[in-house]
Amino acid sequence: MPLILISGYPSSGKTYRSNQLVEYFKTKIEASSDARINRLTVCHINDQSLGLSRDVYREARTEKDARATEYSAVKRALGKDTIIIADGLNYIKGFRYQLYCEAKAVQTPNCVVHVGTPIQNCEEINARLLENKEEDGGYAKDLFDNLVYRYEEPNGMTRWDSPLFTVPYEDEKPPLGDIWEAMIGSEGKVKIVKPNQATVMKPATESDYLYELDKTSQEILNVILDWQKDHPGEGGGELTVTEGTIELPANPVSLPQLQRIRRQFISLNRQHNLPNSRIRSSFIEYLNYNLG
Ligand SMILES: Nc1ncnc2c1ncn2[C@@H]1O[C@H](COP(=O)(O)OP(=O)(O)OP(=O)(O)O)[C@@H](O)[C@H]1O
Repeated sequence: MPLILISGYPSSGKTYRSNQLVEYFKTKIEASSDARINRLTVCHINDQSLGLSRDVYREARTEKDARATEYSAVKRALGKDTIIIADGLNYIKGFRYQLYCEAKAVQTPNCVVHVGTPIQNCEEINARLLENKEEDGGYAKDLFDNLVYRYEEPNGMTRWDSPLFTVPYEDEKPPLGDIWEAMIGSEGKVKIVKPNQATVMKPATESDYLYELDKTSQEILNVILDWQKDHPGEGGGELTVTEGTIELPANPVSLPQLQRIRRQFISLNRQHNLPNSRIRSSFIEYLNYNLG
């Protein structure tokens, strides 16, 4: 059921904001007289609840395992009567995209809450947490800097990061009412539906879907490659194709780079039947985001 993905720098207050959301959502559920809302519970998932230490972010392998653990926990909860608050760094746009696909696959609303604490405040909080051994928190300085460097800020213009709610550090609370409205709906207009056979999208087993995914993305790659061949030395620009505009960067994009983006797109979408009419525009959107 609804997925609220929290994202922010290390020590930015993600758990602090998540707790405010949990409290508000629990109160709203209890106060509701609508049976569809009453049966909901709130599921707060974070590294601590999953038994993951902050040091997992030191190495690619341990971080990958940690992400897989979070992914499975969210996926399991998506099938239940829960409002999921996925409280983590969630700093890789590809990872947010994957979770967005999972939410779409069960036709449940999703949003991203960006804890917009400026780096300087995060540094101060982090240093305080490291000093104060009583509080369980804080990253070693080199790890903190590295995670800030790698952070891919959510972009509300993309499907997978929208709707996007950004919470400034000085705000007392996140926009709780707006988030509730986006996830659950307003009185008398409840959005949530229980996933069932009618609403869960079928896994894409049809070979023609995979064929379409493969063919359409390859066609778009060919258009880019042909354009680059015909315009050697020309900087980037906007390349208009059927159903969209590709924004090419100033330097030519290499075939391996394009193929890598294409492979990622296919692997992210193979389990989820995008309507065939959406494949082209979705791939263009994905390309622009990755080339931008
Ligand atoms: N906006 C805020 N107002 C007051 N205190 C805050 C705010 N944001 C964070 N804090 C405080 O900063 C500390 C760290 O916050 P928190 O644990 O929520 O960070 P986090 O982003 O979840 O950290 P991690 O990256 O380790 O998961 C806590 O003591 C919390 O109370």
